Amino acid sequence: MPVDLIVPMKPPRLGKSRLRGAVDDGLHPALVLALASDTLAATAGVVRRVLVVATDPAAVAPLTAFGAEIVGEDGAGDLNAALRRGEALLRADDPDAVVGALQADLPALHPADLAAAIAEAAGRRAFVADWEGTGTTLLLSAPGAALEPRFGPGSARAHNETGAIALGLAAPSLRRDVDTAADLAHAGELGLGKRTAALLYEGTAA
Ligand SMILES: Nc1nc2c(ncn2[C@@H]2O[C@H](COP(=O)(O)OP(=O)(O)OP(=O)(O)O)[C@@H](O)[C@H]2O)c(=O)[nH]1
Ligand SMILES: C=C(OP(=O)(O)O)C(=O)O
Repeated sequence: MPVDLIVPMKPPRLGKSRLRGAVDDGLHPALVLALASDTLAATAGVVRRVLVVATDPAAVAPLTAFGAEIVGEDGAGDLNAALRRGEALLRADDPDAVVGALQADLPALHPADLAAAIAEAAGRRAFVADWEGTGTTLLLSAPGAALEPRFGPGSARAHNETGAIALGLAAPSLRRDVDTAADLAHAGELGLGKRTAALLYEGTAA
């Protein structure tokens, strides 16, 4: 069953504000792009398509190097509206696919954890809660059915209350989203992808 993913992105210079200060201020946009790059790199071979829905497509253009397609959010104006725009575009091409929303801040993501989550969902609308259990890192639709994204504070509960199955697999690399410097340190213990590692440890883009 093919899976197409939507990855939402604010402009890197504005996004991940809670992470600001983890690196020199001038490197903040590069860090946000590195987190997204490592996330996208781990989707290769696991899903069919990745569509980045961006507030500013030009600002995330480097993500095409990881196989992502990029579209603007077309006035969507908020995260869930941006995800619904991506869903509509993917559905227009394949009405029967499983569509998912993946967060762009999973720099330790391992393809096997993503594949295992998709396997456990087995065609049901399902989600992976973040490490703390309150947020959501991945939401999957049933084939051909609505995604119904409810991202934002307390999204794990909101997804559960709208009937999505909470996936029980361990998948530490898929649960470790990076919102703060402490999260980034924890992702480092799990094993960072090479772009984030290069930025943090060498101050360069990989
Ligand atoms: N396209 C699009 N993406 C969004 C929008 N709002 C949030 N996102 C993205 O969705 C993901 C989760 O959003 P948030 O948890 O609000 O993250 P954030 O705003 O970057 O982080 P903080 O500033 O630290 O709260 C991030 O990758 C954001 O870039 C939006 O209005 N449009
Ligand atoms: C928007 C969310 O993510 P975060 O704020 O953790 O980036 C969420 O978990 O729904």
